[in-house]
Amino acid sequence: MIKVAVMGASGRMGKMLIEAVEAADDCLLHATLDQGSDLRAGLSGADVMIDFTRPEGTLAHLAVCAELGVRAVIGTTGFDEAGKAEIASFAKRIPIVFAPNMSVGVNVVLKLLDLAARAMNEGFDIEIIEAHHRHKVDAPSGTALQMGQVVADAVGRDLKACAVYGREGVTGARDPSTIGFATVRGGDIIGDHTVLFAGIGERIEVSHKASSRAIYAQGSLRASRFLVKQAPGLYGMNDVLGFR
Ligand SMILES: NC(=O)C1=CN([C@@H]2O[C@H](COP(=O)(O)OP(=O)(O)OC[C@H]3O[C@@H](n4cnc5c(N)ncnc54)[C@H](OP(=O)(O)O)[C@@H]3O)[C@@H](O)[C@H]2O)C=CC1
Ligand SMILES: O=C(O)C1=N[C@H](C(=O)O)C[C@H](O)C1
Repeated sequence: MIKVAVMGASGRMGKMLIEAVEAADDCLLHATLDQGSDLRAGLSGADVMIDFTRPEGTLAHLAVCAELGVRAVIGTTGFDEAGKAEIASFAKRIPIVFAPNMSVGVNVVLKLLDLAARAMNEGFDIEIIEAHHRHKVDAPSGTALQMGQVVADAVGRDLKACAVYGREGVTGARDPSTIGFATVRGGDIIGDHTVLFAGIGERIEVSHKASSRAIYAQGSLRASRFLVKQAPGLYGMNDVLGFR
């Protein structure tokens, strides 16, 4: 049995994860932790921590995991570069899966995007549109940013230099080397992502739409099963799913 500690237990993903762990034959709910819980007591003896919280919380939780030798599945988004570097540094001590989207579908879409972007390197404008519920605090979503990174790598562009995060006023004509991002927030949208390749006379849209958070919880359990067999290191869902 894989002993799982769930962080952010009262959050939207926390609740979904508790349900998924309890329903899984090969997992045991070792602890559920919220803000103010005793981290050392909760994480001690766990095989895997699953964390969907906020960057500052995740980094504090990882410090305790690294101390106790607990593996970590990190679904939290919104890290800055320093936060990502800290995660990479913890991964020298414990195995970590860090992915902005744990669903199988989105990770298949990332492979499709690599193929599509290589084929549409010229003559197509690339725009990434994402929509989420009214409570989401970070933008663009971690998934949209990862899609942007995959597409930028495929066409040989530097995402930091070519990303345009929203437009307003007299923006001038579109620079063909840019990758645009547009964010929608409202209601209970779980997570929609579309990458648009807009050419002259045709356009292609590659989309993923989530209709249940269970897909993220199931992906996190797959990541946990993967992690218990790994040496320390930083892994993605492509490693978990064998897509490398
Ligand atoms: N990788 C993936 O597949 C997915 C990633 N996500 C990401 O997961 C994260 C959580 O999303 P969601 O469940 O909707 O968010 P919620 O706001 O519903 O839940 C967040 C949880 O984290 C807790 N929390 C907030 N701040 C801290 C902190 N500093 N330290 C410890 N715990 C904290 C909250 O506690 P309290 O209630 O006390 O504030 C709450 O329990 C987001 O970053 C989201 O983007 C979401 C879905 C899928
Ligand atoms: O906050 C959410 O809800 C989600 N966040 C992740 C992201 O930022 O990409 C994944 C999913 O889209 C849901």
